[in-house]
Amino acid sequence: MPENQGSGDVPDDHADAVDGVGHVVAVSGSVVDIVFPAGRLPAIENAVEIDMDGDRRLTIEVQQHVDPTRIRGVAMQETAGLGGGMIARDTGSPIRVPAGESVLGRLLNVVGDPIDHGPAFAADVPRLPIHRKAPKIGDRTAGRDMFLTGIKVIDLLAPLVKGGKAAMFGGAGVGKTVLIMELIRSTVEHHSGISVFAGIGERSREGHELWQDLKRSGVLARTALVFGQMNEPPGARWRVGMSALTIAEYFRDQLDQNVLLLIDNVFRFVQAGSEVSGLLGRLPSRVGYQPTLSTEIAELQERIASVRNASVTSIQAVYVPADDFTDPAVAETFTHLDSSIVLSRDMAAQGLYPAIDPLGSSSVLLDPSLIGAEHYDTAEEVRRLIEHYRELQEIISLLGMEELSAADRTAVGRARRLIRFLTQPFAVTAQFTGMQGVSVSLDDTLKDCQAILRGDADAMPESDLYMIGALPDGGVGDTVKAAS
Ligand SMILES: Nc1ncnc2c1ncn2[C@@H]1O[C@H](COP(=O)(O)OP(=O)(O)OP(=O)(O)O)[C@@H](O)[C@H]1O
Repeated sequence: MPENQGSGDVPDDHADAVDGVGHVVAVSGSVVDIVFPAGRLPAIENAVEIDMDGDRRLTIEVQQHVDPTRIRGVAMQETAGLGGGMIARDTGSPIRVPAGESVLGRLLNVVGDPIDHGPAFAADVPRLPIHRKAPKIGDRTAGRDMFLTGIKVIDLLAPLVKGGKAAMFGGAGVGKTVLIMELIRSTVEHHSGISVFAGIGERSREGHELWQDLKRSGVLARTALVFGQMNEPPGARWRVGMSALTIAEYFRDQLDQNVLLLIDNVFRFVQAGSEVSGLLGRLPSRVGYQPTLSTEIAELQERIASVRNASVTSIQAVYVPADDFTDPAVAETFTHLDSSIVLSRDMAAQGLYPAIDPLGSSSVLLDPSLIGAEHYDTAEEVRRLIEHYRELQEIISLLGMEELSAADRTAVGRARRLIRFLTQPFAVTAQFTGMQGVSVSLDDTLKDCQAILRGDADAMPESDLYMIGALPDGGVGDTVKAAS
């Protein structure tokens, strides 16, 4: 028993507090104050549990030591029904989530409880704390191989790195979720390892659709899903990424498995952190964000790392508030990535899906010594031509095409054909577009882009290049013949 129990430091009504057991003294929304015996406060980031009515259990993560007997924490679940005097137990560790084979095919929440109406996890399932250190710099490996997606514009201009981090950036409604779902469809099925999906702060309906989708396509048995969606309190949205990451790390570190980690949406993690910071009364810094913005993003991103025996390839969606790419949360996320895929509202408005900006998107792999001269040169030429077209667009809108030189007119025609060729029908949108999804090999993408750059498709109507897979061989051949 603590020596100072019942002393002036501990309020009389908590005189019965024992080591590791405290009492709730204040509840304000998601923020909960709990008094413990002096000198026995749970450590920062420890999980404190409170048994509620029925079998409901509330988990509070300790954020502050307010004074020697009082902690302030953030609830991972709704605090309705929580009142002063209720007993809280320090678990002696951060939130621990189940890991290993048993979580495959399952849908979990931030604290690792199943939310798929399936059975509870057995007591012998390994559990790991969600707060862990990133692998040491010396233990990390930098991937240099391409992670092919079958999506022309990505594989050509912003190739993903096997064992690297990629993100899709975009404002509201430009196609982030559609793209990440398509990537799940195209990569999870071909990926031999394990997939972990973190649903952060997005619509829960989309999450459940994904679950059904994975089940139908037979890959659910190799996938774990962890959700803290928009209807959940900020604490859950803030920590659920860590929970998913911990599961991914277990497969990487204990089972030497390659993991594909998908996160939708990483901006919601930052936003939840900002809400928590506000609830705790911390003064905001840049544009209303929490003062700890960079460290919070780094803590999550640096843990997403590949090590010698196994890789973690991550694909993230990043919401860009008000289409402002200078937003600190967005700008900070950019710095951690190997591939950045930028979605453009302008292209989405023109129906050029996937609305990936060929000039704004980039990858560390775009280096001739890594992907070879042919791929590099084709990508550069495609970019140059589209850039030139964008420069000419102003002149065209002011003076019309007639004022352009013959060479520029040809360039405009080819750029417009390339831009259309880089659209692609997706399997996940087949239901509402009525177009079958297609996957295109990198070889075909390169060959076809080179053909368009050379002018082989000059006589083809632009619309024939829109929403197709590879160029129809006969089509270009015939066109070339017709033109000659
Ligand atoms: N590749 C695509 N092909 C056809 N239509 C698309 C495509 N991508 C997006 N769309 C259209 O744009 C809409 C919005 O896409 P999506 O929900 O992916 O956007 P988002 O960026 O995730 O939006 P939010 O930020 O609101 O979640 C889709 O419902 C669809 O109509």
